[in-house]
Amino acid sequence: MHPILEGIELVAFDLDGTLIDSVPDMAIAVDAALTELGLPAVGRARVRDWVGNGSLVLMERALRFTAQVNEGDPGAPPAGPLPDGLLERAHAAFLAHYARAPGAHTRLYPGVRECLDGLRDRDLPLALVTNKPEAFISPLLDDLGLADYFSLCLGGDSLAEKKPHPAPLLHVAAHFAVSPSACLMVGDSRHDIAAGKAAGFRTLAVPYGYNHGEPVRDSDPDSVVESLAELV
Ligand SMILES: O=C(O)COP(=O)(O)O
Ligand SMILES: [Mg+2]
Repeated sequence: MHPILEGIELVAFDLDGTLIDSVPDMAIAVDAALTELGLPAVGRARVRDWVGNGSLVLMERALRFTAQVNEGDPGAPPAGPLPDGLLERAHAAFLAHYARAPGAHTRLYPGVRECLDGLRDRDLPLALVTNKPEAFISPLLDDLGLADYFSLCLGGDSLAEKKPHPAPLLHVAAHFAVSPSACLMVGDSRHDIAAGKAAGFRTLAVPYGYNHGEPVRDSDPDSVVESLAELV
């Protein structure tokens, strides 16, 4: 057992970039939404750096990027409001495209199932706290065979606040009546580590996911593992 689990009574996992490599399907949906609006596609590598604050912010980043491309000045700061209604239309288009097949090209990272099995064998309650819209959680967990592991799942729109706000993590701790100091947050991005610290959780990072192109170690998690299998 990894030393970070000492005294831990509840583990909360991030989803995108931690348990599942979901950017291939998100990028397909982003590009389909942009194309529908007559805008240029952006591709998987860029989408990878924009994931982390939920689908609305993802589409806002994509729109601001394409606006810069259209103006022919990729170095220009993303200034000013977007045209009226554009973000709402782009977001609705993204949700519709993503809903068609959110798990088609999405895969579990190595070590995830061993980790979840090992924690379940120890009778640790497991929760999922993602910034992804809640509607996509069940279809993805079903597709990937993860549906039975989590006693509570929260999406980015489940509560009034999302990560890096501590509210979703505090909600999970309260739901299971576990003190935050006996909870562990596992994630791939600075938003997970910031939320975990603000909630008083212990924090564990994985370095292989999405963190806006920055090393997640910069957020000073309590520990880092290359594979979640190391936890158990
Ligand atoms: O969808 C996102 O923006 C991020 O999702 P995550 O919180 O599961 O990493
Ligand atoms: Mg993540």
